[in-house]
Amino acid sequence: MAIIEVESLHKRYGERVAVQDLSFSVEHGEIFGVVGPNGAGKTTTVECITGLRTPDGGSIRVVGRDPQRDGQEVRKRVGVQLQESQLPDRLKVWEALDLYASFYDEPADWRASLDDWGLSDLRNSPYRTLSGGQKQRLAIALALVGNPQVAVLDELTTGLDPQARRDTWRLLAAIRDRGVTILLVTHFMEEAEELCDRIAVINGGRLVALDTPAGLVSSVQAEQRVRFRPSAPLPDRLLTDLPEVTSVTTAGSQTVVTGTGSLLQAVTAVLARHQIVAADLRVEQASLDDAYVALTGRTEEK
Ligand SMILES: Nc1ncnc2c1ncn2[C@@H]1O[C@H](COP(=O)(O)OP(=O)(O)OP(=O)(O)O)[C@@H](O)[C@H]1O
Repeated sequence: MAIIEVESLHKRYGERVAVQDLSFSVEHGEIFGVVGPNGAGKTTTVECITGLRTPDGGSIRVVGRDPQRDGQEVRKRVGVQLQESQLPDRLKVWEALDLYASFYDEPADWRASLDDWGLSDLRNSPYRTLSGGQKQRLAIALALVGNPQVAVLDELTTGLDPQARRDTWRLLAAIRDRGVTILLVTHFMEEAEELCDRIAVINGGRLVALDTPAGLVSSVQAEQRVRFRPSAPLPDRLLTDLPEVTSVTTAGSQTVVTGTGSLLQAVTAVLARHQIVAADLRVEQASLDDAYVALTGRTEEK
């Protein structure tokens, strides 16, 4: 069942078209990723979904309601963590959580979320004294304190160190397992690949692809690479004759074979036939990064 439905969304700022004819739906209980280069229209889209911006055209339904007409109902069911959340400087961490919890009919126990998000030791710290990563964690905790059906998280882990980012992934997967639908905007392909059930790729305000991470990867004709150091000289021809192989290069003692299909099996079968041992054998498959670059023409952060 779709919990978010976006149909033919259009949004412009003056002359600048931010989103054009964008349609997708998010199923109940999935982590749905939105990726795309800077300025692609991701934030505009999630702001329209959460009722913070008024679309110029198209229709949006969130938990069956129109975020413009039924804003209050939507806000009760949707937790939002947007880029650059700001809170009053002197507000303490526990006060922020207590305040946000008071907006909802059935909030989560914010004391437990202090633990979940590693904020227990900071409960009495004023907002202004928090580091970027700590502010980020508080923003996520605030987005979830209302026990929402849907959580909208925009650039969730930007500014977090690698360990905190992985901790956040684990918590998000646990939140999804509790039945919360998550709409996640991210620039990190590793994060999208690890967490998302499906991913929408947006470029220039339009949807350019929508699939599972594996589906996106297999949709691009990316080549595989097999690298190894052969134990004896290996004439290129033995490999270039294989239908799976597109090129063979040698750099120092290392041979790099690129190709498609069952490349690894084909190469290792030839090596075995000639009693050559492949040391330091590595296979590089196409990744979500490759798919993203093919779909948008850009590279992203790692
Ligand atoms: N308030 C605004 N006024 C004018 N133009 C805006 C405004 N907000 C966004 N834009 C423009 O709309 C387009 C889409 O911006 P948006 O912030 O939705 O992109 P994004 O994909 O979220 O980018 P990023 O990855 O940098 O956050 C951009 O060209 C941006 O410059």
